Amino acid sequence: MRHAHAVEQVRAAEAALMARLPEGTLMQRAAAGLAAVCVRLLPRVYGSRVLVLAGSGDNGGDALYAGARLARRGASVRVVLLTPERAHADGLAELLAAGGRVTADPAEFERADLVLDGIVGIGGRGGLRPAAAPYAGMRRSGPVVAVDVPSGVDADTGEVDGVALRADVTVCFGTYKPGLLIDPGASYAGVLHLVGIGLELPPAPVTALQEQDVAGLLPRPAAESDKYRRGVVGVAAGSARYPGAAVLAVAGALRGGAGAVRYAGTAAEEVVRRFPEVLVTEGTPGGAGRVQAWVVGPGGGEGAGAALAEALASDVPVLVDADGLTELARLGPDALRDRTAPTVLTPHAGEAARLLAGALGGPPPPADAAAAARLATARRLAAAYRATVLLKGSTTVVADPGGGVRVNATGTPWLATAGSGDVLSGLTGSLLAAGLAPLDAASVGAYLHGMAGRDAAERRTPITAMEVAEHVRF
Ligand SMILES: NC(=O)C1=CN([C@@H]2O[C@H](COP(=O)(O)OP(=O)(O)OC[C@H]3O[C@@H](n4cnc5c(N)ncnc54)[C@H](OP(=O)(O)O)[C@@H]3O)[C@@H](O)[C@H]2O)[C@@H](O)CC1
Ligand SMILES: Nc1ncnc2c1ncn2[C@@H]1O[C@H](COP(=O)(O)OP(=O)(O)O)[C@@H](O)[C@H]1O
Ligand SMILES: [K+]
Repeated sequence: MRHAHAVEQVRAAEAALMARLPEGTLMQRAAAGLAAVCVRLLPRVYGSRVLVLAGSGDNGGDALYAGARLARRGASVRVVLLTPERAHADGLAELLAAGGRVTADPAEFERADLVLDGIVGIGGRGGLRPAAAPYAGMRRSGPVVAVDVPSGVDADTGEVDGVALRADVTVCFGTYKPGLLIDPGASYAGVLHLVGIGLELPPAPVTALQEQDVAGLLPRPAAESDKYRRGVVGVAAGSARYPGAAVLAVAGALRGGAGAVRYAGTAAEEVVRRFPEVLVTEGTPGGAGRVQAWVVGPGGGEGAGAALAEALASDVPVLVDADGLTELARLGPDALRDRTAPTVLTPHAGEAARLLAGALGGPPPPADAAAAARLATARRLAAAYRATVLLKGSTTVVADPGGGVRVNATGTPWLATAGSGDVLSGLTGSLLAAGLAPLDAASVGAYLHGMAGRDAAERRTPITAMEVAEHVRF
């Protein structure tokens, strides 16, 4: 599991640790870890050109001390001081003593074999300031290493106000920061290296499942399993206009580990022709028989409202997607008030904007704004609807009404293809039916879906939604 802590938590842990250690210890630990990563990135340190971009805070201090370490190993180190009159004095003195030189020549950015971005870290506020902003637009071929956070990325949210430096590698200290795991910030961070500095941290508010975490959560049949004990997932999707959405949601549901899939809706014939193993009825969820979770809404068209109402009236977990979300946005959070079992909502940014408007009144905010502030959007929706919210996109953010957040980055932009969301909702519903808790089902679903997209894209691009379903594997 990757754990990401809020800046406030990092500051508190830092203060507690610093009180017990000689001054400067933490910064030296950070600088040593940072320099070690740079050494691995350079073909050879001796004779290489390194440019340090140093802001006026401790982030600049880390970069200056790391620069000094590289200079002592024979690198030619230049430093641009973004605020010369307020540079980190001790760090600068150490770099100069090691042979580093101050420069004001922006052309060094391109010339250097490696650039260290120490402009601003967790102390950043607002967009990059004018002295720093031009570096965000400059291109170079060698690596840019961000110190703790790419400058310009909000460490807590991943939001970028204006421009940010694009890093190939980010070396972060003590813990991951949410902004390194969530787009747009994550896309500026490159490969992440975590350097331990001894912080004692509380439970992380934001986590990201890794392969072994997912393996531990996947529902696998045991010796005593039968199809009912493995869970039955109900899919109420598709319509005369969009029968394909039913087929795709069922394809996802068949791959999520439930023992059986029931389908209820007007596309019953199409579904059973493609998947003879599915139990189908042309009716609505209310008359479809017992299931352990419902998936409602993909391609639901005009029928989505009735299917949604019947599924929500059940006492099992319900996943609402697509046309079901449009209907829910119209009804607002009151529609979920009497539910006794969990509800999972899987909006893309546009649907999220409509759901927000449904909860808070007023016109929907632009979908772009909902995507740019994805952590805040997912959290607000989870709180307003008291549901687990899986916000789709380049990083998927899953927010629980209890406050927990999981992020997932296993996807590929090739997943932005019609119908791939239908596969995800079927897959995640199947995990719910198999007994996973909503936060686990949604984050494991996003993980598997993303991996399936990548695997499919490795074989052939572009990929289709059905290929995504076919590539899901435990
Ligand atoms: N916490 C830990 O455990 C450890 C933390 N460590 C390190 O300390 C870093 C945090 O250092 P920090 O607190 O000094 O803040 P930092 O990120 O340097 O920024 C403040 C400076 O930036 C400026 N500035 C602000 N916004 C800006 C903008 N948009 N664009 C441009 N400039 C902007 C701001 O200026 P001011 O507002 O004062 O005018 C101020 O001078 C952390 O990321 C890690 O690297 C490690 O050494 C070891 C353990
Ligand atoms: N740029 C991207 N990078 C990674 N995954 C993406 C990207 N864009 C979309 N996706 C994923 O593709 C799927 C698209 O779902 P959705 O928007 O509901 O499509 P549809 O409604 O056509 O099925 C989601 O799982 C989403 O997270
Ligand atoms: K930085």
